[in-house]
Amino acid sequence: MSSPIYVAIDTPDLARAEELAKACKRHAGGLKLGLEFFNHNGRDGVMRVAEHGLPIFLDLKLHDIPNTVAKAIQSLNPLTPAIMTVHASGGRAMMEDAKAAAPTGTKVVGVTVLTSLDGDDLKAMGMKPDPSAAVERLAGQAKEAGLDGIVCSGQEVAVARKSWRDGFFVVPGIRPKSASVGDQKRVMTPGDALHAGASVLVIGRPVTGAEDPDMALREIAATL
Ligand SMILES: O=C(O)c1cc(=O)[nH]c(=O)n1[C@@H]1O[C@H](COP(=O)(O)O)[C@@H](O)[C@H]1O
Repeated sequence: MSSPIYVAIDTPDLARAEELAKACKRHAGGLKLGLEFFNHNGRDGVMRVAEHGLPIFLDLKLHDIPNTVAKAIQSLNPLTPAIMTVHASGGRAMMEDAKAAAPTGTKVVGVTVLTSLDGDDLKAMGMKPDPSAAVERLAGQAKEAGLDGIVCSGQEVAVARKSWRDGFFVVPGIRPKSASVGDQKRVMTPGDALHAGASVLVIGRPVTGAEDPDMALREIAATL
């Protein structure tokens, strides 16, 4: 069975991204490329990393009016990523059009509440200080819109999966026990997040910041 771990290759440096792709190739299930990489290297860069053979999660977190998001997705279709992201707070119509615009085999998932936010942050934005309730509400909208699943923290995934049994749950904010949390606020260990119902674990710095990323991946995999 392939690994549930997607390694977040967060770097603008194509050579470094390829080095990480090679290092992670045997023990990761896929690679995630986000805005930091894409803004610097564009579609050609994504294709170069994809040549290393792992499925690509292209995480651009699109958030705009439905027409703009749909056209942006169509522009990326030649890349046929395994997974793409839009912000669920862009609304149901936007999510419907995003899914309709994506290639058949691409999973489109809705980012609910960023794992870097906690209740106090939500309150400061004028929302109820309860990330779980917000995730549940946005997950319901994503499901109704026909998306494949959502992005949420490990702390919400069990509840969200209860009402979306066959949903695809992408879980970042993953930290092995000894790892530094950094800018993440809603975190969970890899084993706990998988046990709670994650389909995919997104792990960046605990792997890419290690002296030996492949060893770090294997150590994490051993805890699953
Ligand atoms: O969509 C994501 O992947 C994402 C959503 C979210 O709520 N939180 C989050 O951290 N991510 C991404 O997951 C990765 C986490 O990286 P590390 O904190 O280094 O493990 C980054 O590439 C983030 O962009």
